Amino acid sequence: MISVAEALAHCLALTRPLEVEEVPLSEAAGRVLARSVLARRDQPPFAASAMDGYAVRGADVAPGARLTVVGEVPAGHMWSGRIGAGEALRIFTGAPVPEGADRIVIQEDVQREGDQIMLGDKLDAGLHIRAAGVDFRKGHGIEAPRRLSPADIALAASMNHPRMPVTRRPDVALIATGDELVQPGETPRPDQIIASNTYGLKAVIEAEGGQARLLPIARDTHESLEQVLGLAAGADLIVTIGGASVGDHDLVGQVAQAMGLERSFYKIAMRPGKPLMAGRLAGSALVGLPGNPVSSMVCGHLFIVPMMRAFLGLPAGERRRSRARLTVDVPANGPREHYMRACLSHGADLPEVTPVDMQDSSLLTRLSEADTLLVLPPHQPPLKAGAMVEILPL
Ligand SMILES: Nc1nc2c(c(=O)[nH]1)N[C@H]1C(S)=C(S)[C@@H](COP(=O)(O)OP(=O)(O)OC[C@H]3O[C@@H](n4cnc5c(N)ncnc54)[C@H](O)[C@@H]3O)O[C@H]1N2
Ligand code: MOO
Repeated sequence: MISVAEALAHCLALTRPLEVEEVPLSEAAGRVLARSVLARRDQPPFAASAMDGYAVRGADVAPGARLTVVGEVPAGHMWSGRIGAGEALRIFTGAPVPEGADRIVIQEDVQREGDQIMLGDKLDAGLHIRAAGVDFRKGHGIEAPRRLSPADIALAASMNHPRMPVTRRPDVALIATGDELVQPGETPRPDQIIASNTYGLKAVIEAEGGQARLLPIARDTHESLEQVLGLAAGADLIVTIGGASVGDHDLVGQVAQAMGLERSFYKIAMRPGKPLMAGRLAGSALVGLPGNPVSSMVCGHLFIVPMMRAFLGLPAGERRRSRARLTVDVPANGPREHYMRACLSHGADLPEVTPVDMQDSSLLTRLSEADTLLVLPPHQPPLKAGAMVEILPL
C-alpha cells in the first residue's frame, strides 16, 4: 500500500491543464482565468470628485469665504473652463474636476445665495478628489491563473473587458456500480439501496469548477461495466464508485484493465479509502473510488478536488491542513492514515475539534454533521484531550 501523498502525486500525474476558452464576463464568475488580462484604460480616467459640493482652489478656502459659482458639472459631463481665484464650480460625485480646482468643499459646509456661496465656520479638511488612475493604470493586470471572484469580475468590467479567457471546465464522467443500487426517486426492491455517492461527488466536482455527468448505474457484470465505461469515453476524468475491493463481484479493476487501463496504483494506506485505484484509460484519467459513501466522499475531497485544480491550471497539491486542540481522548491509530469525521468549535484561544460519535465509513449522517476531517498519522499512539492535531476543513 502506498501513502496518501504518493497516491495524490500519481493522481496529479494523470492530469494536464485544459485548453483556454472565452466566455462572456457575465458568465465568468468562479471560472479560472487562464491568461492575465490588462486594463484598457486608467480608472478613474480623470481626476474625479468624491463628493457632491463645489470645486474650488484650495488657497481660497477659509471659514466665511465668499466665492462666485461659475457653472455646474454632473457626472458624465465635462466642464471645459478653468477655475480662477474667488471662483467655484457646482460639482457632483463622479464628475471630472475642472482645471484650476484642487479641492472639493462639500455642500453641507456651504450656504448658497444665487451665484454666491459662503463657506461655513467649520470646514471638512478633506480634498475629496480621486486622482486619475488611483484605482489602476492602463496595463495593470489581473494575473492568471486565478479563480475569478465576484470582485475580480467587477474589476475586469472596470478594465473594459467584456469577455474572459478561462480554462475549459473538466468533463468528469461519474459511474456508480452495483446490483444493489437504484437512482434517487426510483422504487428500490427490499434488497436494494439508493445510489448516493455520485450525487455527492457531482456536487464536490462542480463546486471546484468541473462539469460532472451522471452515467447510468453499471451492474456487477463485465458486460454492463464495459458498456457504461464505454459511455464515459472522451471524458477528462472517469470516476467509478464501488466494486473496488476484493469481493467476487468487485469487477471494476478487472474490466477496466481488460479495456486497456494503465494502472498507476491500487490500495493506499488510508482510512477510509483503502481500495482506491487510479490510472489512464484511453486518454482519460480514471479514478476508482471505494463504494462506501463516506470513503468515496473523503477520497473526493482528498484526490478529486486537487485533480480538478490541476486540470484548471491552478496550483494543486495536498490540501492545506491547520491545527486544532482535541476535546476528547482518541485511541491509537493503525497502519493507515485516518481521516476522522469531526466538528470544529471555537476554543478560548485556539480552534477545538471533536470527532463525531461513529466513524464507520457507511454513515452519511455523520459526514453531513461534520465540518472537518481530523487527520491521524499512521501508527499514532493514543492522544489525550488537549493534544494538538492536524485538521482539514471540509
Ligand atoms: N474482505 C475484505 N472486504 C472488504 C475490504 C477488504 O480489504 N477485505 N475492504 C473494505 C473497505 S475498507 C471498503 S472501503 C469497501 C470498498 O468496497 P468496494 O469499493 O468494492 O465497494 P462495494 O463493495 O461496491 O460497496 C461498498 C458499500 O458501499 C455501498 N455503495 C456502493 N456504491 C454506492 C453508491 N453509489 N451509493 C451508495 N452506496 C454505495 C455498497 O452498497 C456497499 O454497502 O470494501 C470493504 N470490504
Ligand atoms: O477504506 Mo474503507 O474506505 O475503510 O471503508
